Amino acid sequence: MKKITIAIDGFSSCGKSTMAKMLAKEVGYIYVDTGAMYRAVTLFAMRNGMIAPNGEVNRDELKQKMQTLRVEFKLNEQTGRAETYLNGENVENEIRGMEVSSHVSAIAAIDFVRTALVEQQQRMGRDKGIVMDGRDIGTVVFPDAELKVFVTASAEIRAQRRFDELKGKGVEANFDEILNNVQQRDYIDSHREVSPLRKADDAIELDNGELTIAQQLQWLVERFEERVAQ
Ligand SMILES: Nc1ncnc2c1ncn2[C@@H]1O[C@H](COP(=O)(O)OP(=O)(O)OP(=O)(O)O)[C@@H](O)[C@H]1O
Ligand SMILES: Nc1ccn([C@@H]2O[C@H](COP(=O)(O)O)[C@@H](O)[C@H]2O)c(=O)n1
Repeated sequence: MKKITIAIDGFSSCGKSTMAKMLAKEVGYIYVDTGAMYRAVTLFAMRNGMIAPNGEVNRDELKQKMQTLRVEFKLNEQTGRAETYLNGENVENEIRGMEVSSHVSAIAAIDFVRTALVEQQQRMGRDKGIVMDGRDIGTVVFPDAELKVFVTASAEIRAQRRFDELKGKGVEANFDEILNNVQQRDYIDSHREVSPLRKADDAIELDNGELTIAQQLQWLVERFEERVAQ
């Protein structure tokens, strides 16, 4: 069967990675979570004092240090899931916290950060057979992807899902803080100058606000089967 490239973009916490991961597993493709890469760069900047208390980023210092920064994914044999490594250290849990979430969109708006990560993402997808999720996959990273999906749901539904997820993990969570973060990231991601979040003209839009996880997977598998048959 021919291998294709699948780009899944959309707003924060709408279920992109859930869909992408499940499809990749179902069809035996590689899955790449590009948000994790921007989060790892953000953690690096935070740890190295490059983000001031007012949120301002020391771009010159980050630019200088970008070459020393290595973001990789490694399979956790126990969970069967890929985890994010920053310069050899497993940072999978740390990059998901609210502190990284509150700075990541500012870091992701920086041109040289995007150039470096997009190059790496394009290398990962060179041989196709990949499902990649993010904000600019269908527009910038793989504009020729055979299947592009743009996922939406209301900010309240998305925040509620994230809130439920954190509660389920026993993590202290505040709904209003999560909603505020989701809305803020959507705004910055959609309004930045470089590669703003937008639906590619040839992407299929999916509002999954009323869908279950099983229903959205079924929808995606059907779209995949249509594309590989073409
Ligand atoms: N259709 C759905 N119904 C209910 N919950 C869902 C659905 N799809 C995903 N979820 C849940 O919503 C939460 C966010 O999903 P996920 O992490 O896949 O979103 P995302 O778009 O990749 O987020 P981010 O942009 O922050 O990386 C998770 O807890 C996931 O299990
Ligand atoms: N292709 C991408 C992916 C992500 N971003 C930025 O990273 C943030 C975190 O992404 P999550 O998918 O983990 O929520 C996101 O809010 C964007 O600012 C990006 O710019 N491009």
